[in-house]
Amino acid sequence: MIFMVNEYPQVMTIAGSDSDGSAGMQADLHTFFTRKVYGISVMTACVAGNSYGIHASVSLPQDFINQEFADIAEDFKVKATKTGMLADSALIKNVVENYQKYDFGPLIVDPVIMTKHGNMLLEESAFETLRRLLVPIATVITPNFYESEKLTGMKIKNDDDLEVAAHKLQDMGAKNVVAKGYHQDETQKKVCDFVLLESGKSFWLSAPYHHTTHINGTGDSLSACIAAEIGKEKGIEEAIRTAKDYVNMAIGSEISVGHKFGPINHWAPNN
Ligand SMILES: Nc1ncnc2c1ncn2[C@@H]1O[C@H](COP(=O)(O)OP(=O)(O)OP(=O)(O)O)[C@@H](O)[C@H]1O
Ligand SMILES: Cc1ncc(COP(=O)(O)O)c(N)n1
Repeated sequence: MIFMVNEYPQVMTIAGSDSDGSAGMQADLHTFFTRKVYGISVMTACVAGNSYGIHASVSLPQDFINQEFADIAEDFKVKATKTGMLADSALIKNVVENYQKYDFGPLIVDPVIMTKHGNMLLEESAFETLRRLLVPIATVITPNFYESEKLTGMKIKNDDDLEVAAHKLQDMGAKNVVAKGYHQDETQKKVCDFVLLESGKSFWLSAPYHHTTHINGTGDSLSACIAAEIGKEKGIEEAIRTAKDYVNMAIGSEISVGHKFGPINHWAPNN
């Protein structure tokens, strides 16, 4: 009998756990699994919640996080890494130090500040640390509308402003920017994200607006999918386009989980 050894790229998420499984590290790992990469995780914080909202959160001790990084570096070959919830300034500094100490591949930064239901996942005092330490080392940064405003200090009122914000983020050091567009207006027909690549090339990614309450973890899954594709050695532009299609298909197909705001369907893009 011939025993087959399968190779899957190893991709890492540095993020918070969300107990309801719809967002945070769980959404990243669902995405890694369905994109056929092996998911490795550095857990930074734990959030207790369900489809009604978040009810408590704790950060993990720095020494424990250091040990997670050391154990992963000792044993694995990480091809790409993404960040999610980093909770506070000390944690951002710790993550940046560890990322720079080891070889964990290109870095996709999802600059998580607040959930789409209004819960803060990053202390306000840490915004400056995010700007100063994490944005400059991002291979790709994927801010949502609100995060683009907070990181650039701009008030974004229209598409032109979003383009200016993306250029500002690139000036701050992020190589490639996916500035996600506004999607809180029930009457809108499309959701459009602006992409600015390291080469200077830019374009809009547009998809139909889905009227659904199952949109938890959209941003986590988009950035995780970009990391997965880069881990498979796809080019940055292809990785971003694949991720947008992946998330769009996952939002467009509901699964019955929870009673209020549910997860996207990570299986849908593979059907
Ligand atoms: N209702 C929707 N219909 C279609 N596309 C959507 C919808 N909501 C979000 N998206 C898309 O999902 C992707 C993730 O964007 P989003 O702005 O939701 O990220 P986020 O706010 O960071 O997410 P998270 O809440 O997980 O942190 C984007 O490409 C966005 O256009
Ligand atoms: C640990 C963690 N990280 C990120 C999110 C973003 O979630 P949402 O999709 O609800 O905005 C979350 N709810 N929990």
